[in-house]
Amino acid sequence: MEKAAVQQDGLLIPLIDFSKFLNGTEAQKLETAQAILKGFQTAGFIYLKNIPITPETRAHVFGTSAKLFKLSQEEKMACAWTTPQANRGYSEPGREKVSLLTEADEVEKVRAAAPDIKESFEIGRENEPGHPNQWPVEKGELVGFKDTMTKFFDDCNALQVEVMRAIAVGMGIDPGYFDSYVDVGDNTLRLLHYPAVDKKVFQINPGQVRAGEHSDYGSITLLFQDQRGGLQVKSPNGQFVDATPIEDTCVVNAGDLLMRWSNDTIKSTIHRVVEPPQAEGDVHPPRYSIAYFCNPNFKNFIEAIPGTYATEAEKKYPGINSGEYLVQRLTATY
Ligand SMILES: O=C(O)CCC(=O)C(=O)O
Ligand SMILES: [Fe+2]
Repeated sequence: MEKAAVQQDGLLIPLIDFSKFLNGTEAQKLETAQAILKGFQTAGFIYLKNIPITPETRAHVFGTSAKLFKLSQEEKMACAWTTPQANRGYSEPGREKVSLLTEADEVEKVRAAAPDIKESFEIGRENEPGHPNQWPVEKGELVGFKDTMTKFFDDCNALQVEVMRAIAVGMGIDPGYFDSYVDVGDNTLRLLHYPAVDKKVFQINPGQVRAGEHSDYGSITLLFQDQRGGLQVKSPNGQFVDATPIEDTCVVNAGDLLMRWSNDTIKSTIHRVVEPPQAEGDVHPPRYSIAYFCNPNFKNFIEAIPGTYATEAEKKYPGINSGEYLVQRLTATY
């Protein structure tokens, strides 16, 4: 069987070779699909290796993301995030650069607010009526940005369709059961930048994190992290456990709507990003990650998946429209 990517405090996150689902024998396909489903049912998280997104593509997309975040604040704010319905554009860090952190009242503000130290840029499906993407002006280093990101969006979309097929195979239902629920691509590509930050910030406020604890909202999230570390997943015993980066793997986690859809047989597990301990220097270096949040088609009605309940009375939730569910959740956070 596969190795564990993470095994600590009752949390076992499997490391799964996805090429065996895509290109393996029937027996390998089934075994891989079952391992994927089991990972979602127990940890809520899996790591996939040998996915169709190449290391070269991944490096190129990370490089392009870094170029975006190097733009001036003014240029980034020209693409500002607007509404939960659109869910596209740039979100600025919760506070000013920490190099300004000299005045006592500034320090006090940090202590009081402890905002996440991160900035992000969200990209949705192209051609969604009424919700254009907030593309930055393509000049200098940013030439090709839209092309790179829309291609990556489509690559991730193709991958998530396959992961949903694996879940269906694991459940023993029609392998294409989810296809008509996930074919529109109502997903969000989120570029994340956790800027370099003075160590003092973390000393002043021991509760300071990079991204506060949360669960994701949708069906599944594909998460690409760099080698910095900091992602932590809550174990069944309530401890946060490091989900250490493994090169060229993609972390995949189930979201709240998939948990609901699966009648709570799949887990949407709480996670966060902290600053990993570091001995050298006064400054924590930056971290980059890319999350691809997948949702069932916004127009679809989501009711318990066949096989996740024996009788009507065992259905834990009423059906809900996917798009309405997501907008409700986003409205509560922004
Ligand atoms: O940056 C990361 O590694 C995780 C980000 C995350 O969990 C999120 O944006 O939902
Ligand atoms: Fe998340």
